[in-house]
Amino acid sequence: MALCCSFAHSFSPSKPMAVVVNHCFYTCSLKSHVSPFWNSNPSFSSKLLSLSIARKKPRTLLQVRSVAAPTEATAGFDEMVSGTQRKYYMLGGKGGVGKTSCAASLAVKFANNGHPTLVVSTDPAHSLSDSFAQDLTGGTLVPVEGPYSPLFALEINPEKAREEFRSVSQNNGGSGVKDFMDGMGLGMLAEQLGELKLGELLDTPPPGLDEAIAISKVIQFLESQEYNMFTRIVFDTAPTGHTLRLLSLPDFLDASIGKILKLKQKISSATSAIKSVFGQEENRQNAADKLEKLRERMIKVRELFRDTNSTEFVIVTIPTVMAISESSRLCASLKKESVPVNRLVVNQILPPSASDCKFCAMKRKDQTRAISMIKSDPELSSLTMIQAALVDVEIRGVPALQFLGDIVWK
Ligand SMILES: Nc1ncnc2c1ncn2[C@@H]1O[C@H](COP(=O)(O)OP(=O)(O)OP(=O)(O)O)[C@@H](O)[C@H]1O
Repeated sequence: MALCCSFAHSFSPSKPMAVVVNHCFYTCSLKSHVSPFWNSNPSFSSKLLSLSIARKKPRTLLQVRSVAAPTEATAGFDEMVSGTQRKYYMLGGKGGVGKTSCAASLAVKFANNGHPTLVVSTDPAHSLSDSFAQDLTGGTLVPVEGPYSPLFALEINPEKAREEFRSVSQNNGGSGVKDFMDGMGLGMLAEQLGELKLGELLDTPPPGLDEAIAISKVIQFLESQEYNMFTRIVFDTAPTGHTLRLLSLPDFLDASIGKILKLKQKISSATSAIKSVFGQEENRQNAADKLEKLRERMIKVRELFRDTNSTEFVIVTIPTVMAISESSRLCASLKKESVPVNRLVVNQILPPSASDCKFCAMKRKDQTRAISMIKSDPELSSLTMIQAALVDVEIRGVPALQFLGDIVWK
């Protein structure tokens, strides 16, 4: 049986294709596979082209018809977009389910609806650049071309930052570390940890350090003038495990800071030689004050992420048993951490088709079963479910993200 794959921009609707990649569908006519969309939209690429031309006119964009499966969302995009006070949306879930695509499309949609928007990736394996088809690396704000209102992207690379930090500390025997840490918004921490040879510590980084660097950036922009303009901030988070560590980080740092202070006290009272390294009692008190300030900043972030008025965590999943089981665990952890979570995006649902393709019929049945699992899941059933169709083209670039945004965020 030949394999076919639905890349609308690269071949005609009725032509099967012989490219072997994972997630390809067994032979079925593309025309019937995507029939509701395809029949009324002869060319997806021409649709993208018209979106591209119209992208400075958001009102026109909103009128474009989409291929979305019926949505069950009750509190929809109107509620997300209303108000000019700053709101944070964190999108998370299992790897590969479409977190980045959904986060980027939400950011584009906010920007097209008048909100100066920032989209931040805290996933060490960034794909924001790929999603926007634009180089967003570098750890600074990068403007995204296209949307009606300003849209900026920021990719934070905690692992790279840790590597840079390690090489700075090794090359300079510790000097320069503070400058670097200052740049990461962790200056105070560097000062206090300098004596504890952080460079060595980084050879065996404690769990949560990468997230510490990511969250320190978050603190930086919360306090900086440069970021004041943004009324919507969308986070494309790392897969589930990282996200939970990020959320519990303030507690982790709190505990770590406590341990460091205790360690200092212990050592300095044990030997006078080390006492001279750590400084006099007055200095120690100063250090304790600074660390206490850092702890307070972390508490501020923790509170912000739990503020139902400003923050929402949106779980993204796909209709498979494995993804839904993980989403259920994530939801339970978020609720335990008191992080507001109201919406569940079920992405990549096979659209209906008139074809008799057995593979698609089986897949659809499987997906329907998985969706019914959500409805009876004790954690997920209370969330507003947003169903988003699997589209027949890779979501890359602002016009494609606008297209996806109109499917998902209604
Ligand atoms: N609704 C959809 N229809 C078709 N393709 C989609 C859809 N949503 C996402 N994709 C595609 O699926 C792939 C993975 O999406 P994406 O990178 O957004 O997932 P992710 O959850 O952020 O992945 P990772 O965990 O690796 O960061 C991409 O190629 C994207 O274009």
